Amino acid sequence: MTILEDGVTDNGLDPAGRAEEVLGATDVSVELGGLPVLRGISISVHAGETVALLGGNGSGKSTLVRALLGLTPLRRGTVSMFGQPLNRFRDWSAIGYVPQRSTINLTRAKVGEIVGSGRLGHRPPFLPPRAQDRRAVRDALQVVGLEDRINSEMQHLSGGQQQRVLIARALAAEPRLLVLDEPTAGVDLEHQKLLAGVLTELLRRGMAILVVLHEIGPLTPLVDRAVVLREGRVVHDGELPRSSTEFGDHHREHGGHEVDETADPSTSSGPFATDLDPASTQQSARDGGHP
Ligand SMILES: Nc1ncnc2c1ncn2[C@@H]1O[C@H](COP(=O)(O)OP(=O)(O)OP(=O)(O)O)[C@@H](O)[C@H]1O
Repeated sequence: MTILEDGVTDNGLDPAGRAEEVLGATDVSVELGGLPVLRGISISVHAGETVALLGGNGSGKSTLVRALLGLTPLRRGTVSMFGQPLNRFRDWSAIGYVPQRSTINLTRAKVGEIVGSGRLGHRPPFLPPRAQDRRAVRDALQVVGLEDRINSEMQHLSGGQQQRVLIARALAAEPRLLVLDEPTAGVDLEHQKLLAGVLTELLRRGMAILVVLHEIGPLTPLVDRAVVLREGRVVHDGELPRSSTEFGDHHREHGGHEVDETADPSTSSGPFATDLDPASTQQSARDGGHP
């Protein structure tokens, strides 16, 4: 075993045998419009791991994702990517980001151009796409079942198809960390299952995933750990809540247990542990944890 940069070994584990931390945040606070939106959030994602970010509407999930990617300034706290502070991190081609579809307006752009933009971090500047770039675009479109729409304009695709194009763009970049903000919103069950299969394979190859979800659905077996936000704070970091359809504020309205937000989240049994069906207990798709 060889120890490489940052104490990571050639098998992707640190000298203590843990998977490499690809994303880490400590005590992150963000204000928007002068109001606190994130309050002292700490979170980590390791190679080969899927972390689901859950919480009710307005709990701060998208803001946290944007803060972790350096798209929103921090009021306080630190973020590191692949062991480097965010302000020194340069290898952005290692990150794939699928924002919420509703935040993007790409109506006239063609599918092939959008997915091809995922290759920009790999291509030499000012040169046309190489054979390997075109192949990566075709492969990514095939994965999401849209290879026959490569010349279509986005505006002629359904909402679910547009979402799949954005996922293909992130896949074409062949990232080591994939950040997805509600990737299954508006995507039918068949294509959610397809996405789950793709992500499973990418995880097997050591990619890390941070995914914002409203409904867990077919992605359930992929999720190693769930981080639940409420009002900009982490109220749970651990096993996936066993109710796959209700969490966050909606759950609270229906009598779920409050979590003591001053308690250590690592010792919490989770906000949803009391009224859940034991038969649906989570099993990791990849027994044995990290590669
Ligand atoms: N630019 C902004 N200025 C002021 N407040 C904002 C801004 N953007 C978001 N907020 C507020 O920050 C809070 C968190 O928003 P955010 O979009 O991160 O939540 P979310 O958990 O992703 O919600 P959803 O599930 O509805 O997408 C909300 O109360 C929202 O109104």
